Amino acid sequence: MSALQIVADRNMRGLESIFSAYGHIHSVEGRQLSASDLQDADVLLVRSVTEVNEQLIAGSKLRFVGTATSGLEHIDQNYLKQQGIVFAHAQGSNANSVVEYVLSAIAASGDYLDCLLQGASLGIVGHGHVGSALANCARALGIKVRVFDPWLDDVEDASSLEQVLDCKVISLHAELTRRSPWPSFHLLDQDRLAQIAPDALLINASRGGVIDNHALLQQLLKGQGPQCILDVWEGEPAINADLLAEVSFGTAHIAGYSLDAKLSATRMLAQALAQAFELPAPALTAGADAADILHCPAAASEAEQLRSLLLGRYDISQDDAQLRRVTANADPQAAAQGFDQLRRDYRERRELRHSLVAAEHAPEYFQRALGYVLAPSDKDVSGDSL
Ligand SMILES: NC(=O)C1=CN([C@@H]2O[C@H](COP(=O)(O)OP(=O)(O)OC[C@H]3O[C@@H](n4cnc5c(N)ncnc54)[C@H](O)[C@@H]3O)[C@@H](O)[C@H]2O)C=CC1
Ligand SMILES: O=C(O)C(=O)[C@H](O)COP(=O)(O)O
Repeated sequence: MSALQIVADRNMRGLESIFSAYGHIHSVEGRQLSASDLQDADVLLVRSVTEVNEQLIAGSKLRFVGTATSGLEHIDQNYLKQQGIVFAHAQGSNANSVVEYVLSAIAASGDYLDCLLQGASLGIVGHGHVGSALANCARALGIKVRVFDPWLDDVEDASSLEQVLDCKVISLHAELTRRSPWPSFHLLDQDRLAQIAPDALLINASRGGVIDNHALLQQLLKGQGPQCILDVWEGEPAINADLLAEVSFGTAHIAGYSLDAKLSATRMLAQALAQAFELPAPALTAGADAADILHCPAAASEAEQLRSLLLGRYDISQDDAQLRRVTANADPQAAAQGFDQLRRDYRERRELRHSLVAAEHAPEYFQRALGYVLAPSDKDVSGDSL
């Protein structure tokens, strides 16, 4: 078979190292990708910023489309099916990255982590890859969980939306859909937002449109809470500066942006491509070195110990400060460019899961919940060498 012509978003991590074995790669800016880029393409690889529909791909000879994302609302899957184009996604690749973002965000917000560990409930909307991973991790930390996902049967801790909105911390992980009978678009509208207690913490790392951003801003401007952490915004990359000013942490849609997650997404697409074209599978480990060891000293309480572990690996205040910096005093166009630039140039953030952690004082259930590997303590190492 002759080499495949692969058109890909240039912001896909590991693109060259993982895909060059399969053909010629033409990398392009995802937001600017147009039909003229696809004239000779067999394969198209995108991220969430490229709408893949009839307008983009009609008349092309594409045989495979892959998106390195979990959210799929930018893909017209019916059209791809009609055209006989194989479609692949990367659902699950970034679930743990989002889980760690959410837990760290909670840990960085006043005493919410302490409240959860002392019996307050975590409400989760959406029980897909991210929502279920968050629920499992929270339960393993001893946190009470309530879950709302009306599309699914047999969800552990299934609750009504009202019960979830009554929780101390609420985290949104629904896909963005307008499908009846349970659309998630503007699921949190003015009325639903008003049901949330003023002292609750609301986190959105799903899609901006799951919350009516205008209604949220009006409520926050009235000083009626809740405390908010937004990773996703209506109208990205042009975000509402007034809303950013009202939230406690705001980030540039990077919850799923750990290096581990990005490489895993690229590998998942390569595996699907190899299967579709009957080519050799990609190397499963291609991509990253092991993360640096995380040193986590003993702390006064379990909550403090957990906070220090979570923030030691990922501190949301850094991403929040960068978003405020690139948008401060910027005209809307420059602010939108700044938002995209933060995403494009995102640092190599590593996950706690699978990384070596020197935290001999942390309770064992932290390790089981978060999936890190306990590094041998200095004591063990010196003992071994005797
Ligand atoms: N901020 C970020 O960096 C990231 C954002 N995402 C977003 O988070 C979403 C969830 O990710 P995954 O769990 O991997 O997707 P998924 O497709 O596995 O799960 C989505 C879940 O949402 C549920 N859902 C749909 N409508 C709902 C409604 N009205 N109320 C409650 N639940 C509803 C579905 O039944 C499904 O279980 C993605 O669709 C994507 O938009 C995902 C990864 C990273
Ligand atoms: O997987 C998703 O869905 C996401 O939102 C990811 O963070 C992907 O973001 P993009 O880099 O594709 O915009």
